[in-house]
Amino acid sequence: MELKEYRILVINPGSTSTKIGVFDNERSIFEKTLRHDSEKLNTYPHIIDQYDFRKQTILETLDQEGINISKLSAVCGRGGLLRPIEGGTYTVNDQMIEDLRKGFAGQHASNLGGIIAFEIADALNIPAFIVDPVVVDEMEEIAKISGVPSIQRRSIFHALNQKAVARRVASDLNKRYEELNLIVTHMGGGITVGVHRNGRVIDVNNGLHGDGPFSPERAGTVPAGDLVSMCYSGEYFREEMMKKLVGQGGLVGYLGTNDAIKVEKMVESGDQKAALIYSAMAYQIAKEIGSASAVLKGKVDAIVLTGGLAYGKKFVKEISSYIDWIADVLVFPGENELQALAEGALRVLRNEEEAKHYPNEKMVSKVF
Ligand SMILES: Nc1ncnc2c1ncn2[C@@H]1O[C@H](COP(=O)(O)OP(=O)(O)OP(=O)(O)O)[C@@H](O)[C@H]1O
Ligand SMILES: CCCC(=O)O
Repeated sequence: MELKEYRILVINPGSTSTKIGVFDNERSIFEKTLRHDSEKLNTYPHIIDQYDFRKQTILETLDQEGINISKLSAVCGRGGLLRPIEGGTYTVNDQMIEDLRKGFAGQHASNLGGIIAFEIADALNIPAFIVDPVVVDEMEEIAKISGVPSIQRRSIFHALNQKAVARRVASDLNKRYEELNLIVTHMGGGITVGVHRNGRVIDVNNGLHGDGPFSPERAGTVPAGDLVSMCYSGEYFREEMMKKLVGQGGLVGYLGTNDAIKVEKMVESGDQKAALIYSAMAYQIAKEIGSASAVLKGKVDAIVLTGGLAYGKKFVKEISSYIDWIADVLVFPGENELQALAEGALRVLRNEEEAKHYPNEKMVSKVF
């Protein structure tokens, strides 16, 4: 039987760019990174205000490339800081749009993904989806306990890429994702280490608001008492403190750049501070992987390293030297988020999976 062909537009808004792709079934026929000038973006007070500008840029690009959007079957965007939900493909609905607009759990460029997907799809009378947004929450109750009753650990991570890479590993190993125990480490601007037990991410560090390893631009876990003292020192505004954690933490804080390629060059030229900081990032990532292996009681089928930093061969070797006794270390540099968005939409269009409804009433999230 001939497979029906679906054409899907996928949209992945990042802090400085919007990545778009057009797929005929699983096959990419067009991909482009639309870079946005920071001066232009800074003219908008809030990320959400960039909506119209980004949407128009996408439509103009498709038009220039001769892609007729009336032939699309669906539009799929990277979803944002929504209410906690389980992984999967979700139909964009009014409640989701409202939460994305107001930034239910904060402001993030990916909040624009679902909104733009919806607006384009609505005008064409076709479905709009989001897949595995950053708030996918499959964490066990025990993992949410922080130590301060009014603070709950939260699941905010690179769910889209982590799940896509995990499925790819499963297929390479001729197993189902649900049969495997994996530790998936996404190492990009932010770094998240996910404990994937039988197809669910039962524990993960919050990669946005401070826990886990430090990253190219984020602080990760810092000594809490010292942080409180800094907050009340009278020297900093709230926004300045937040920036120390996200944006100006990690490599940016110590070395003035979020570019690991530049840091590698500094190390090669004999810069000892750069060598120490870069090694410390590898060390912290390895420690997080070690604690993830404890969550799995040592039953780990593979450790997976992915994201931009995974291109750094020496960096990967350094991390591996701490943890390769736990399980095989598989390396998938970069991210495959556009493909993952297209495949998530396809699973629903082909009725292999039912689109999930947002918000998902099955989610139980207790705060004690
Ligand atoms: N060939 C390379 N060798 C070493 N590091 C690299 C290489 N290519 C990219 N990187 C580094 O990877 C980091 C960016 O990773 P990535 O592109 O996955 O992040 P992002 O998409 O901006 O953020 P996130 O993945 O957190 O959403 C940067 O520090 C960049 O310098
Ligand atoms: C951790 C969520 C994705 C990001 O790094 O912004």
